[in-house]
Amino acid sequence: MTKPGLAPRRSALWLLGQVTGEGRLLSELLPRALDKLPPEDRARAQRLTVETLRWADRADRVLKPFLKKAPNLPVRNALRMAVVEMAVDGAAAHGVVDAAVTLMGETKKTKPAAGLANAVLRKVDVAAWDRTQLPKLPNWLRGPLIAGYGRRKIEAMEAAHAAGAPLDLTPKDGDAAALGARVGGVALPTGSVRLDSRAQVTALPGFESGDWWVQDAAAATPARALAGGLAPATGARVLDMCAAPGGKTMQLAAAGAEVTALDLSEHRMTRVAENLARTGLSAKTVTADALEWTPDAPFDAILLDAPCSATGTIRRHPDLPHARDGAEFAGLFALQEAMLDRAVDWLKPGGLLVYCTCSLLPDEGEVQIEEALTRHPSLRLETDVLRVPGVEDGWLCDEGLRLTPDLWKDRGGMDGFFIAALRKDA
Ligand SMILES: C[S@@+](CC[C@H](N)C(=O)[O-])C[C@H]1O[C@@H](n2cnc3c(N)ncnc32)[C@H](O)[C@@H]1O
Repeated sequence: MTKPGLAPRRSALWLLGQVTGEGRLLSELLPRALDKLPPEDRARAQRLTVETLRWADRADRVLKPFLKKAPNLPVRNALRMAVVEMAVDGAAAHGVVDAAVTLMGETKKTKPAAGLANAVLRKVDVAAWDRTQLPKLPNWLRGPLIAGYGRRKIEAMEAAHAAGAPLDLTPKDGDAAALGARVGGVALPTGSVRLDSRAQVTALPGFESGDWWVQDAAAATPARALAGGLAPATGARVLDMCAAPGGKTMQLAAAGAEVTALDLSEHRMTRVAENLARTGLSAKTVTADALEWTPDAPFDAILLDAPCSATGTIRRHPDLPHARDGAEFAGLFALQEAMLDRAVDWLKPGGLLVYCTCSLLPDEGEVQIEEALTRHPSLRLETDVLRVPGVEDGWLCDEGLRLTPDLWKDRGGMDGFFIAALRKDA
């Protein structure tokens, strides 16, 4: 029989190897990678993986004085995980060390270092954890972000990444106060409801009946702005150009728009269909490449939530900086540009375009809009559309709305997003 607690740690180590060694994202790996584990172990494996990735940089610093040379990646991951278990979870050292050494004995790459791990983990100064600096972003991302925002702002974002993310819900009927009271959450100024991240989503009242959906407060802002800018949204023909898994489609449909939800990914489009079915909302769904598809008629409004680096979501996806290296940036910038050009073509004269990305990189936000305005003289910025309730003036920039994870620090932060509203000449 295997020792208790070994199975989730084994799975977590495998996941850590996939992310840090193979560049795979947890969103691709989960939940399939853990489906052989019972639910409790699955949750533990996932939490261990996520927290080890979030704190890896700090764990490395705590370990460094005890290591003569950098160990190979599988060994480093095992050591990191053990340190995080002791320092973050407060787990007893003997159990953690025992488990780490047993697991390291199981694979060729880690077995030779099992003795070293035993010695290091027994000596490591867990009390140094709190005195060690917060995890920094990797240089490939930190560099361009410091160039865009300055060092102090990036340090504030890194602190927000370390703090993690709460759970936000969007109420279908728009009544955040009522939903907050029902689920035991807090109504946010922008109309979302915030709960502790440990809340179990499917057990919350109103899940089965589809009275709300999970959506970060920042991610809920673009569709809220678009619906407000339509006035009235009822019956307006709206294209959600990159729709899956459908958070913004549901917002637009709930506002009364006639929504066409388009996305390239067949797999992700099934999530849109499931979400619409659960919430009882309707939209026309189209699985197609936005660069090849042609609509029957132009739209009153288009929401373009373009594929991007997703660097605004690191606080909830700490695997991202470990799995990526920035090599994909140039391709994403080009795709965003091509999609913006398509969207402008498909808009009626006088139509409204809301462009957004969950990215912190100005190249995927402010710069895209500056360049789109140069390429399309028919477009005008319509900043007033972005002044939805709860949005603070300080968040507005020349090209739109710049949201960063360090905002709302005392409320638990928000995802990083860029949002712009553009009107096509009538
Ligand atoms: C940021 S996500 C969209 C999130 C979604 N708007 C929501 O709020 O739930 C970007 C989406 O773009 C889709 N995508 C990527 N390339 C595409 C293309 N060429 N045409 C259409 N959709 C594409 C991806 O499949 C992904 O679902």
